[in-house]
Amino acid sequence: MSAVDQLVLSGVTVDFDGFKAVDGVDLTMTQGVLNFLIGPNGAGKTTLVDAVTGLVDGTGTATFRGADLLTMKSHKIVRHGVGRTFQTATVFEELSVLQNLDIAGGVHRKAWRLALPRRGVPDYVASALDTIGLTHLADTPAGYLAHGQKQWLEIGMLLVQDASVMLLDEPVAGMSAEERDATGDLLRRVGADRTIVVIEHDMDFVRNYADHVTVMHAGKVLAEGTVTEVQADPRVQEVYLGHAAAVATQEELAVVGLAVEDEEEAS
Ligand SMILES: Nc1ncnc2c1ncn2[C@@H]1O[C@H](COP(=O)(O)OP(=O)(O)OP(=O)(O)O)[C@@H](O)[C@H]1O
Repeated sequence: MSAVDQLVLSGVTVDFDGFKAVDGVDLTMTQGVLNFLIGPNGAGKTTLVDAVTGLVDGTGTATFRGADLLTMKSHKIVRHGVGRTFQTATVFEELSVLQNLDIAGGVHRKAWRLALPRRGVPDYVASALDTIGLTHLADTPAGYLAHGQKQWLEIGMLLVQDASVMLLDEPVAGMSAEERDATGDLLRRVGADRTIVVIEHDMDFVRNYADHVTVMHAGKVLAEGTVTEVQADPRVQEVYLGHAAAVATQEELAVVGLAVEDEEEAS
């Protein structure tokens, strides 16, 4: 049996002209565990993922399978098995589902082979189509897909890239309840043999699917543990309470047990 993979961040810092959007983050994310990254707006969650995937410069180390991702260019990071999605789906709308997957899979093919006509659907693409539940829509232009289906296609694109680490930025934003459940089930399926990190504000989703939660605030890790553990942490409650004065929703407050509408109604 092969060893369990881990993505290990140590002292990761991103400095934008003196402003530390990410400030000395130490974090270990383990294969087979659904890791969630939460925290108020501006906490540094996306910037942390940007650093790990080579989109912004960071200091410290982010080690995966013996390599420090912070020293690598973004295309090398993809080849090293680390993939991500963005808050807004980035599929090619005019190309079919199958073509999107085929292009994403090209990351591991030599350039001259990309130009060759492909015969049939390669097994790994068929398998990804099946996993994301879009086999019946393989020839449909991605632009015609429902919102949730586009997000699943993006996850499929990471599957065909053979991403062993998947960093997903708010994958269920704007989804229906059914789509959110289907996404959670999909993440459980693909997460067993991968390292998954989900940035999420949807606290119902976090409660239902998170195995391990890291709370970020002002660029730092404020707390980590199970949902129950972080909910019980007074520092987490304080951050969300302070944030409540500005923009926190009842949903966000609920994660730390601060959705008070029931008590108010009762009194
Ligand atoms: N390129 C940049 N230059 C300067 N500041 C930036 C840059 N990108 C992000 N920031 C700032 O860094 C901080 C962290 O932003 P980030 O988007 O990482 O937070 P977040 O936790 O992902 O928030 P959200 O939940 O709203 O997506 C914010 O104050 C943001 O304004």
